[in-house]
Amino acid sequence: MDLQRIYLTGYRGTGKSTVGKQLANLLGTRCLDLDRRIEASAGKSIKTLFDEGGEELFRQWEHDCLREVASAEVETVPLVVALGGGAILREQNRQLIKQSGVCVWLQSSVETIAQRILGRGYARAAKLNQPKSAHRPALTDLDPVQEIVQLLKVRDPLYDEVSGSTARTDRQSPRQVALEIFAWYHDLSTSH
Ligand SMILES: Nc1ncnc2c1ncn2[C@@H]1O[C@H](COP(=O)(O)OP(=O)(O)O)[C@@H](O)[C@H]1O
Ligand SMILES: O=C(O)C1=C[C@@H](OP(=O)(O)O)[C@@H](O)[C@H](O)C1
Ligand SMILES: [Mg+2]
Repeated sequence: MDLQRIYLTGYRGTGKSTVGKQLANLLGTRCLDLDRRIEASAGKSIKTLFDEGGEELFRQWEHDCLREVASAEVETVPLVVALGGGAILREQNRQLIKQSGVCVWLQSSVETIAQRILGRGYARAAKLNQPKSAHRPALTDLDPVQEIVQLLKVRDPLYDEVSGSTARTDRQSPRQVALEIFAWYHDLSTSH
């Protein structure tokens, strides 16, 4: 088991980026947000990558950046890596995650996810089929809430495959979630 990296996985809006920063603070290390790394490497926003080459172009950048992160030397152990919600879709990515670190699956209810990624008026936005936040391009032609329900069905087994632990993020603050993961990682590293 490689304890050098702690990956955070889970659907959009479950709090990977937010919890990742807090967890790295607790550990006195760094959080690398894979989406931000992709934008820096491509020199374009995620939205622009989707607009120019569709999801496929974005997934290729995501794979290339993950491969780099999984093989680069970690300066301060453990490196926290906040993945994007779809980084587990490719089999090769799941292998990279499993081989180069430990992974925690952040989970929230559909309602909480919808509120976080669509905003408080999500029911109305869903009815009007309005586009999501500029940072999170639509992934299907479904209405936004149905998209979450449908993609969770496909993705849940994949999040499960790569993860050694889970943490709920709809009943506790990001700091509490980070503390829970910190304690889990501490136990894991003292027993290995
Ligand atoms: N545990 C939490 N409790 C309440 N709000 C949260 C929690 N975690 C994240 N959020 C909020 O949810 C939104 C999405 O969080 P983010 O970290 O970007 O999720 P992800 O990276 O998984 O898409 C942000 O507005 C963030 O402040
Ligand atoms: O679920 C997905 O397919 C995606 C999630 C996003 O990251 P967050 O999960 O951090 O929002 C980002 O990688 C991209 O918009 C695709
Ligand atoms: Mg994120």
